[in-house]
Amino acid sequence: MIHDWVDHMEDTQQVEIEAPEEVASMCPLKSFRFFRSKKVLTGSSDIRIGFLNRRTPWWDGSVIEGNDETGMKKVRTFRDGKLKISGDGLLEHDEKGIPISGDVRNSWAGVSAFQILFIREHNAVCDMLKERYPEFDDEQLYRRARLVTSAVIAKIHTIDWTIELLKTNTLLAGMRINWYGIMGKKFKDRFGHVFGPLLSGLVGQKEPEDHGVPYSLTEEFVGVYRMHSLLPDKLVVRDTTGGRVSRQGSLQIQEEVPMKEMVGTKGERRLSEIGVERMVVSMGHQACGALNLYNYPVWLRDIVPQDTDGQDRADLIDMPALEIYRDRERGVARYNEFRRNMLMIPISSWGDLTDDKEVIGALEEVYGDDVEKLDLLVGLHAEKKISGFAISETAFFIFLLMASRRLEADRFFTTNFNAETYTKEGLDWVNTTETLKDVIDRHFPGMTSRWMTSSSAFSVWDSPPTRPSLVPLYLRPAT
Ligand code: HEM
Repeated sequence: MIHDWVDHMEDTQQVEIEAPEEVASMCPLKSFRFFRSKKVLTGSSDIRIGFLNRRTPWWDGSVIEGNDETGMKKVRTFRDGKLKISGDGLLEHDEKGIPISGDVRNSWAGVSAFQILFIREHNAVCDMLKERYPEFDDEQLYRRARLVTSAVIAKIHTIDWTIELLKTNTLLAGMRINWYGIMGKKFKDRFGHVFGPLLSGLVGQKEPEDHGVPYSLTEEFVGVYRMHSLLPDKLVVRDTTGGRVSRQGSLQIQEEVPMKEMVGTKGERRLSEIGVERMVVSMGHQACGALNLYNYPVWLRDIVPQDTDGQDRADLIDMPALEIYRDRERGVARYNEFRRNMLMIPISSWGDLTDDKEVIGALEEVYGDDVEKLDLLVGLHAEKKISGFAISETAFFIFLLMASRRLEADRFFTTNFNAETYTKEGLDWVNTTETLKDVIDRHFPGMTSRWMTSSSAFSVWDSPPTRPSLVPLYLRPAT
């Protein structure tokens, strides 16, 4: 999603961060150079300085479809509306080994696997539409397939991924209400979008709603999406040749590949050895990292960043240090101020943030007893979590606000979410695709029935399915 939504433009001027002497011996890079974020005048008297995004912030599938004219042309075959994919089912690559895809910067093989899956989805939509509308030319097929695929991505993110990330009854109800409304899917399928957003959901409203502020993804949103701690240290590659189903136990481990080998062009070569099927099954069997302090991947402390065209840069960076710098540079409020801005109660001592004595000791060492200095990223990772939540409550408010805004501000999810724009069959495609599992089943038949016991493809695949509840969703306890 980050590859779909946001990447700040940079200035031409480089700056350098140097580790203070007392900690330098613990830093893989004693100093590193990088480009400042590009500042622009907003023209507003409230907030004078702003920053520009080089990806489109809309939920428009730009991660596979491209962000601009050149990028969009590069990924198209210009035949039957389809996008490029290589004969062996992987992404195509240019002569430098850089993938041909909607977004290639700072990527890794896991993102490529998802890009492959959704390129297949786009192309499958083209096949379906061509059969139904033989008179459609390449452009007509392409435009509709792009809309349908983007809507499938947005829907999966809303009603499958987010509820796995925030695994509570309240969120399950909330996210489904965002898409389908309080009356639910059956009602909406039957009667369409009637009686406003509460009853029928944000998707399909008559008009976009931007609450008087032009749509953008805010700096606060970028701040809370800094989730590099989700990344593991190694990718655990599973052996999918043995024919053992996951119900009989976890799949054998074949290899553990350090994540550094899975990024950039090296990662692309690794992916072609592993193969996309084994990659998807392996990722399915591996839990992501927790968004806690002391869990930031060490391998990100000296990584090679890339230019916008996916080429490696000469200067390595220390990601966690740079992330703190970025939030400060862009004027994102520190943790306590951020909470006040969200009308949340600020902390007055470290004990309000966490019970973990080790963490409190470390915070005191860095910030003394000045809780106002606490950086947002550190606070989000240190905060005790609500049971079932992978992210902090502070991050959650921004998450929820922007999740709704992405849908309700976009004409393709409101005014134009109709058969005239998507075609009837395109709209049916979106309406009948509910989960990532549905998309995997379409393009890798037999994969989930063989390897997945969990209910959602975003759970660890060999975990037990969610037990069905006889209690209707809205009557379940508000966990
Ligand atoms: C192997 C995987 C990943 C690599 C190599 C990677 C690398 C990077 C790099 C080099 C940057 C730019 C840093 C800068 O100049 O400020 C960045 C930005 C960012 N990344 Fe990652 N990242 C990865 C995965 C993730 C994941 C899993 C998430 C969240 C779920 C994430 C969220 C972000 C965000 C929010 C930004 C800031 C974007 C901006 O400032 O415009 N990244 N990442």
